Amino acid sequence: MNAQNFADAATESPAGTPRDIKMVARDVNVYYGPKQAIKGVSIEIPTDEVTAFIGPSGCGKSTFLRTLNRMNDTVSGARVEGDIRLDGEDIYDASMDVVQLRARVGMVFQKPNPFPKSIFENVAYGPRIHGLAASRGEMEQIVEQSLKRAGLWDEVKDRLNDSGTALSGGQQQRLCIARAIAVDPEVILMDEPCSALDPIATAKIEELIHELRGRYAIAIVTHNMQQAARVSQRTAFFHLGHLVEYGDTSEMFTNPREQRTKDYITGRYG
Ligand SMILES: Nc1ncnc2c1ncn2[C@@H]1O[C@H](COP(=O)(O)OP(=O)(O)OP(=O)(O)O)[C@@H](O)[C@H]1O
Repeated sequence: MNAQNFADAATESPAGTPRDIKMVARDVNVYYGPKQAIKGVSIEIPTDEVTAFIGPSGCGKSTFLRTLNRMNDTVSGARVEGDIRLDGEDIYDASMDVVQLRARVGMVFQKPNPFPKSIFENVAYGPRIHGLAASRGEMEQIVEQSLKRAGLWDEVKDRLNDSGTALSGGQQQRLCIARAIAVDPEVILMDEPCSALDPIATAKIEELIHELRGRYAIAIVTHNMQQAARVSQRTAFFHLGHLVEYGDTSEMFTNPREQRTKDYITGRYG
């Protein structure tokens, strides 16, 4: 795809109206020591849509996702080059407060990882360290609203003091989503959020992603192409560290532009 086509594909909705863009990455390279895991990736993450990152194992999906909230800073030997902006702000600028950034760009991991604390405390922790509630009443409101948005309130409202780790896997993952929501993020990154869940819990998370769409920009890494087709409006196909193709999900699954994309979605490799 040439640069102009890339720009058109990235910034226009199917109806031809310009997309509202939340994050822009330009020419991003990521290295683990001498090994280059991401090679010159440029992409725009729209505000009101879900973007799926797909591609064979080891192609760099998770590595790239983690550049979007500087999670790679925590990996020794990892180095990121290029330009990544959130609402125009350079997230790798020395003046960027990384704790603040990770509240604005929240993350949900493959394996649900609630803190070994109560359900209430799991959700209240972030708002407390960010000073978002002036009183116990306000904190209770934030916790209730976050659990409601994460589709978990009805299941836990009578046992908010029980441990978060005692919930089922699917409930734990929704608790982690509530925890991300509680600090009022602009973007939610999800790294294979359903891979440890059974089909019913997976369906609930997918339903939830539909409900959260529009309120938060969402980027999700998934191995499951059916899931990408179900939950996303935009899909980015990665291969060997390159972004091979990026466009509307329905178009990519029915009429991929690149042979490598076609081979992947038709199951030739992966
Ligand atoms: N902490 C690390 N140290 C060194 N190399 C790493 C590290 N994390 C990932 N890599 C390498 O970077 C490349 C991209 O890995 P990444 O996990 O981003 O791929 P992925 O597409 O998300 O894979 P998967 O679908 O299997 O999770 C791989 O070759 C991987 O071995």
